[in-house]
Amino acid sequence: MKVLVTGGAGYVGSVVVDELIARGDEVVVIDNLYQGHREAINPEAKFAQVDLLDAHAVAEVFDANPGIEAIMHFASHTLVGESMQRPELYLRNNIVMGVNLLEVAVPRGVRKFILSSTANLFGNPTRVPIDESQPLDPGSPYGESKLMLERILRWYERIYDLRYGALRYFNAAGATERRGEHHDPETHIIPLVLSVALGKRDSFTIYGGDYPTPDGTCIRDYVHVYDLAQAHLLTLDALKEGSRTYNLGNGQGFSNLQVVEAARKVTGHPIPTQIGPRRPGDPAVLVASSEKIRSELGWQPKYADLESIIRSAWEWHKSHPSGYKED
Ligand SMILES: NC(=O)c1ccc[n+]([C@@H]2O[C@H](COP(=O)([O-])OP(=O)(O)OC[C@H]3O[C@@H](n4cnc5c(N)ncnc54)[C@H](O)[C@@H]3O)[C@@H](O)[C@H]2O)c1
Ligand SMILES: O=c1ccn([C@@H]2O[C@H](COP(=O)(O)OP(=O)(O)O[C@H]3O[C@H](CO)[C@H](O)[C@H](O)[C@H]3O)[C@@H](O)[C@H]2O)c(=O)[nH]1
Repeated sequence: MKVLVTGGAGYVGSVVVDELIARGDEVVVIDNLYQGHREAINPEAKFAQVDLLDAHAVAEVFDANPGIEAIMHFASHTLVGESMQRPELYLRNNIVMGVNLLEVAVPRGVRKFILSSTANLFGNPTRVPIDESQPLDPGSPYGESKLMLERILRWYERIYDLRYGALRYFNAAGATERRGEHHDPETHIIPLVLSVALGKRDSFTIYGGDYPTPDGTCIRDYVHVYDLAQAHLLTLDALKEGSRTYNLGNGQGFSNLQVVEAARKVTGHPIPTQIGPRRPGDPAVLVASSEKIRSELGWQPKYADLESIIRSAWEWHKSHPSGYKED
């Protein structure tokens, strides 16, 4: 199958591109390298450095690559905290990127679409673990932009018979041998904690120690990027039977203090840590129920425990101390 992957130079997208190519699919990547890295793109993929806000340029990519059957849409502004400071980036850009893509792709015959959605759709949930039936009440403009895209996909399904998968990841983490997490600036907990162990930062600050959780710090559900990639492949194959929406996590929550503790074990470094103020937009607890994709598609995460997820990230950061940049 020929698949267009937007954001294929980014963290999750680059791993999915590798897995698609490994199983014999043909891949075209669109990325404007706003956060992604050219070095992260599998050399067997075709690459177009294009901004999805530019519909004309997106159309040119389709016209130069006839026969694209499916889209996996990773490209996005992705930060909950930033979206509380700069909502317009999210409420405009994320939505326009998705709409441009649909307006170009659907008239050219694409009928399969997978969206990277998010746990942030659930805001501050009242029940955990969170399954797909829980109320949607986004916790930030970022989450709102993803909910709007999910709803837009529903209309495209009704009107154009587009089959879509909405995959609501909880916290993507870990690395494969070839690909790891490198954002600039980095804001995610695991790479930041590991950068202290690598000697690149002196200490780590936890945002908030007064949440209603056992140790007062936020709880998240970490899911390995390799396992996310497998969920994408399974979902893509299942779209012929209809659209689907899945929550993707391991079903186990870890507090920010527990993440630091696990990283201390993996790295053998003391990782000095202090508690700072809360970060606006952060829900206290997010833990997924992924029973639906497990039972419907047989998804079985390979990395179910936090230490093995952090260990894989640690291996990558040790071998790429400056990420994708040359040292
Ligand atoms: N990382 C997580 O924990 C997590 C959790 C839930 C959902 N998600 C979603 O998964 C997707 C991938 O996340 P990630 O962590 O890999 O992010 P990332 O920032 O590493 O990758 C996103 C990619 O999109 C590209 N991009 C951004 N704006 C673009 C534009 N206008 N045109 C073309 N390309 C553009 C960036 O250059 C980058 O390579 C995102 O949609 C994100 O919202 C991520
Ligand atoms: O320096 C830091 C950075 C993060 N954290 C904490 O670590 C936890 C995880 O934060 P991340 O920034 O690593 O990830 P988020 O939970 O904010 O967000 C991730 O998961 C979300 C879904 O829940 C989104 O989809 C988003 O794209 C993705 O980045 C949060 O409690 C956050 O407050 C800190 O304490 N200190």
